[in-house]
Amino acid sequence: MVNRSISKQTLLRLPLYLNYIKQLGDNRPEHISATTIAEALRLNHVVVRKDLASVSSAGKPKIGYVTADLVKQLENFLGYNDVDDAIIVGAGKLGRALLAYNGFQACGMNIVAAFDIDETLYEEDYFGKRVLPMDKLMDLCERMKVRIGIIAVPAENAQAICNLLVESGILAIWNFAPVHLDVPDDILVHNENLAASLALLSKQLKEKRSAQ
Ligand SMILES: NC(=O)c1ccc[n+]([C@@H]2O[C@H](COP(=O)([O-])OP(=O)(O)OC[C@H]3O[C@@H](n4cnc5c(N)ncnc54)[C@H](O)[C@@H]3O)[C@@H](O)[C@H]2O)c1
Repeated sequence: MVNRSISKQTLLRLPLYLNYIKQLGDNRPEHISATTIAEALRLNHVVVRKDLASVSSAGKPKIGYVTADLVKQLENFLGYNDVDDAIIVGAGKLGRALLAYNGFQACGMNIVAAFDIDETLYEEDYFGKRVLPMDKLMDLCERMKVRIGIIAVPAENAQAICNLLVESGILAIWNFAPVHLDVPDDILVHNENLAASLALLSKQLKEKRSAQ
């Protein structure tokens, strides 16, 4: 029986395992073990074994998993096969970079459009996507049943945008603005902060230097 309630840390590692297996391409072995993945990613093999066991019960001692099956199980578990539509609010430097990235679809998210108050952005296509005026947001979300909203506006405008997204039927918010958002209990918010990752990297670098 596979454990469906897993820790956030495990959830964050699963895409790494999937990426690793996928990037093996034609060199992908028929079977793959937790130890192989752990060694390749320089992780603790006990951790990897436990993580994989929470996704699949098909691992065999000394053999590992059928690689193709494990890929499917990881993709299913991560929801990569159920693609949800998303919109971005704020089509500035960050918003357009997110629009440009075509890897989200493979991770279960299809960005259908961006919205912005800057009229100069409405003329062109950006990477095959349109930037639309704000007064079209609610209608599009309701019509297309969009459930994910990405906030990429300046911090001072983020709460107002968040409120509008909630009013438009958005259930999950990926927030890039450096601000705490007040949302109703049933709305999911994930705050993305590159500075936090950088702080971790800097701290590790400092520790490494002082150990030398
Ligand atoms: N989380 C991170 O690691 C990270 C990284 C980069 C940027 N950011 C944040 O992302 C946000 C955007 O950064 P950027 O560099 O793209 O800024 P930017 O100034 O290039 O873009 C902001 C865009 O938002 C639009 N906008 C402003 N108010 C709006 C409103 N009320 N409704 C709709 N659109 C509105 C502007 O017209 C502009 O196009 C900022 O809050 C920034 O701090 C976060």
